[in-house]
Amino acid sequence: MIHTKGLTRTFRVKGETVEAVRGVDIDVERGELVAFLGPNGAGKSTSLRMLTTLLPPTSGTATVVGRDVVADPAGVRRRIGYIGQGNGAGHSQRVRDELICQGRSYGMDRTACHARADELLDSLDLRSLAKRTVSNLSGGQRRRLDIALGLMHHPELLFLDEPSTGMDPQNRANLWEHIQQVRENYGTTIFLTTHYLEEADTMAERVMVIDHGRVIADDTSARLKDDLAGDLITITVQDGEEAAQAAQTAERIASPHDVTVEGTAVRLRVTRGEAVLPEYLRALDAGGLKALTAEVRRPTLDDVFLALTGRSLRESGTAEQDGGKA
Ligand SMILES: Nc1ncnc2c1ncn2[C@@H]1O[C@H](COP(=O)(O)OP(=O)(O)OP(=O)(O)O)[C@@H](O)[C@H]1O
Repeated sequence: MIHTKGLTRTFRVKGETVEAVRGVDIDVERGELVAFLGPNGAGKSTSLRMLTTLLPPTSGTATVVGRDVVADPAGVRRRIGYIGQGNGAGHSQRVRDELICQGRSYGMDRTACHARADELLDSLDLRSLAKRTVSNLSGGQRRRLDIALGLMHHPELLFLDEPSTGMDPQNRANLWEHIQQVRENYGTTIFLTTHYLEEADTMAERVMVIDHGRVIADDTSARLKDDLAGDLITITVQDGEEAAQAAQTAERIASPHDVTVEGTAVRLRVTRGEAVLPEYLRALDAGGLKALTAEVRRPTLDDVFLALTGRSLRESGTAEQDGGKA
């Protein structure tokens, strides 16, 4: 569905070269739902704009639904749906008419447009809003209409740029239900960008992480977490001296990815934390150290990003899990 090789885009800004996307290789197969995740300025939108033919690459190649983005941009556009950021505000058309207009602009005949509009009104829960003026819709309703508009011409592949940014958690959950349903009903391949770690984690089956214009990780969320981050064990002890000893014990028994001491707390990253923790507690006990508290936490995608880059995605200017765009 999407195949890129060395996809690159640079910009000249005030005599300086900005390397927005640096040699990205992407392979997405039919039916996949992929989340493209990264901090502000990582290169997500630029990549998406190249894949949707809105921006020519500086170098490299990209084939989207079997068509080359440079040699056959019209062929790509006919086969994809693209839902960009933000709403085109101020539409005075009614919802159903807007859908029909969109279909007509893709060359669909009148009958096909009416049938498709009705089908999408039902599947995106817009039926009761069919006669409403677009400019009067709520943010969540408008986003569902955007998706319906993007699907009018039966695209095999749908690109969504930050589909849920700025929505409250309830509307986001609702939007996701609809995205999943689109996938089930139409088998559409979906490639979306998001800032929301939690969302990428739970909703997408595959996560591609981009940073400074390069893809730095690409796998299922579960595998990324197991392979790159590991479980986080935190114990607390009486004082700093004991914490230093407890850290040494950890290094000895658990072959952790890393051990840190902060005040009376010792943190270590390990694979299979639930098995390591009892062993660690026994080793501490044998050394005359008593843990006051102990916990194991499964890693998050932010831990993965931290392991890969030494930075937190949130500190890199990314929105909080349930907040708005930073
Ligand atoms: N038209 C442009 N002219 C100059 N620089 C640009 C242009 N578009 C993007 N950039 C730069 O390219 C880099 C990547 O930007 P891009 O918008 O692709 O990032 P992003 O990951 O989508 O970020 P965000 O999450 O903030 O939307 C940034 O440094 C940005 O400033």
